[in-house]
Amino acid sequence: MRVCVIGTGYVGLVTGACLAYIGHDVICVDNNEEKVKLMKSGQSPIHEPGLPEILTESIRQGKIEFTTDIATGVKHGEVLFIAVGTPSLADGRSDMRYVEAVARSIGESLTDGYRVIVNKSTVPIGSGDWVRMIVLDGMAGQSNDQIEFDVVSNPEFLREGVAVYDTFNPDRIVVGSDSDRALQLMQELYTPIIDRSFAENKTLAPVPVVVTDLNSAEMIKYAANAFLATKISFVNEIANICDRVGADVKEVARGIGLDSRIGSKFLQAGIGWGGSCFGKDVSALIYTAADYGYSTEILKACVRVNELQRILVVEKLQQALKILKGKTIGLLGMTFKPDTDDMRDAPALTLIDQLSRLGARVKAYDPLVSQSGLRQGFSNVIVETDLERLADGCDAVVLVTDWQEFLAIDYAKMLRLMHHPVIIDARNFLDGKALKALGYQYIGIGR
Ligand SMILES: NC(=O)c1ccc[n+]([C@@H]2O[C@H](COP(=O)([O-])OP(=O)(O)OC[C@H]3O[C@@H](n4cnc5c(N)ncnc54)[C@H](O)[C@@H]3O)[C@@H](O)[C@H]2O)c1
Ligand SMILES: O=c1ccn([C@@H]2O[C@H](COP(=O)(O)OP(=O)(O)O[C@H]3O[C@H](CO)[C@@H](O)[C@H](O)[C@H]3O)[C@@H](O)[C@H]2O)c(=O)[nH]1
Repeated sequence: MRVCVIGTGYVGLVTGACLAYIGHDVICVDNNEEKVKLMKSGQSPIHEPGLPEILTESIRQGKIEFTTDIATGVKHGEVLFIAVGTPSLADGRSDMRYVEAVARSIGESLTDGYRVIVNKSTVPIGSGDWVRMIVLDGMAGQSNDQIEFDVVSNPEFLREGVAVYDTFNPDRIVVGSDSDRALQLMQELYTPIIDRSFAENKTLAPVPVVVTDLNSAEMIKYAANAFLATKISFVNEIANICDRVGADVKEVARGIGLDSRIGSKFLQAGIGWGGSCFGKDVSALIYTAADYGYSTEILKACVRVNELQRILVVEKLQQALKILKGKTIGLLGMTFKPDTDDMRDAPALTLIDQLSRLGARVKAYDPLVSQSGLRQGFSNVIVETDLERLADGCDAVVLVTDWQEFLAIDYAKMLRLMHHPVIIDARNFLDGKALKALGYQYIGIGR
């Protein structure tokens, strides 16, 4: 099938590349010229394991092209994905200006035939009908009887760092629409994924497809993220009780996670959740509920617990070192999770901000973040290029991101370079016993 994906970020580029890889003819559109230039040369502008390989192969097969010209993409695609960002506004609502601009441009570019316009971006409930209206608005002045389209909600559930795997091995595909014609095209589009042709385990049952109305599909996306974020805030709250009563939250998580009604995933206590989605999507859901006169008590608590969890790490540093003014703190990891270069709403940013406010000197090391990669104006952290430079003179080190390679650090050598032997394991990731044996004051979360 002919597909157009508009917006080539973590979602759009992975979606476009994976659809090309399974045989569709894809044009990806982005208004960022630098990105398009890079992708045309076969390079990925984002770090996502497996993406460069499928991108190279799809380009080699002539299955994927890149352009800044939306009209070219719209003319090409039977299915048009909108995959631009929907970041939070200051009050928590979603900023829909990028979706609006794209929907209008689609309307202006439609010339003939039938199109399925797919909301892949996470958009507030009711956006399907709103997008339909904007597209019609964009079409104003055209002779419309040659043009037909339907709007479909097809929310995305991929996780950064494993986005390609998740795209080929989804737990479910959700499609919201009231048009049989659109649903049939969506079914055809995803058949190679539904039938597990590209799955890691090809013997699994077909991927469940949830066909529903537009509003429910949009709500499913928010409810999924809100539930996952709440599960993490819940286990963090349990960790904080563990800290006080002398229990180990890792043991507790194992013990409750074996109950199949609870499940063992997303029970890792630590510094709390970050990233581009949980914070913005939970806020947007809180805002939507308020718009309809409902106050979301659990969701507000989920956000509050997460804010406190980040501060808790600063409090643990204060307990260990007393005055932080003039102390040097080293951060192991900066991205919001491992295997990504994404720093959006990363807990490390809160730590840098809080610690520097308290007069500490903050250094950091991350396998994928450089000083020049930090957003402008973020000058109160020194990004070191290696671990020795990070450890040198530190009064404490905080493990912020659970990068696999941090398990292999020579912690004895690190200790010799440090000023004080304090290590805060903000992900409960390291071997506390071994570190204590080396002479560290090891401090985890809820253990
Ligand atoms: N990042 C994730 O893990 C994830 C997972 C599921 C859903 N989502 C949702 O998917 C959407 C996209 O998220 P993302 O992380 O990929 O965003 P992103 O910021 O990484 O990418 C958005 C892209 O859209 C481009 N763009 C903006 N306006 C444009 C326009 N008018 N025309 C063409 N291109 C334009 C930008 O240049 C950018 O490359 C969001 O709604 C997000 O909530 C994200
Ligand atoms: O037990 C856990 C699991 C995760 N995290 C943290 O939670 C955040 C989010 O992690 P994860 O969900 O793996 O990453 P994302 O890439 O943000 O993916 C989430 O957000 C996406 C965007 O909406 C959705 O598509 C995914 O389904 C959803 O998992 C990260 O900071 C993790 O460190 C924990 O603290 N404890």
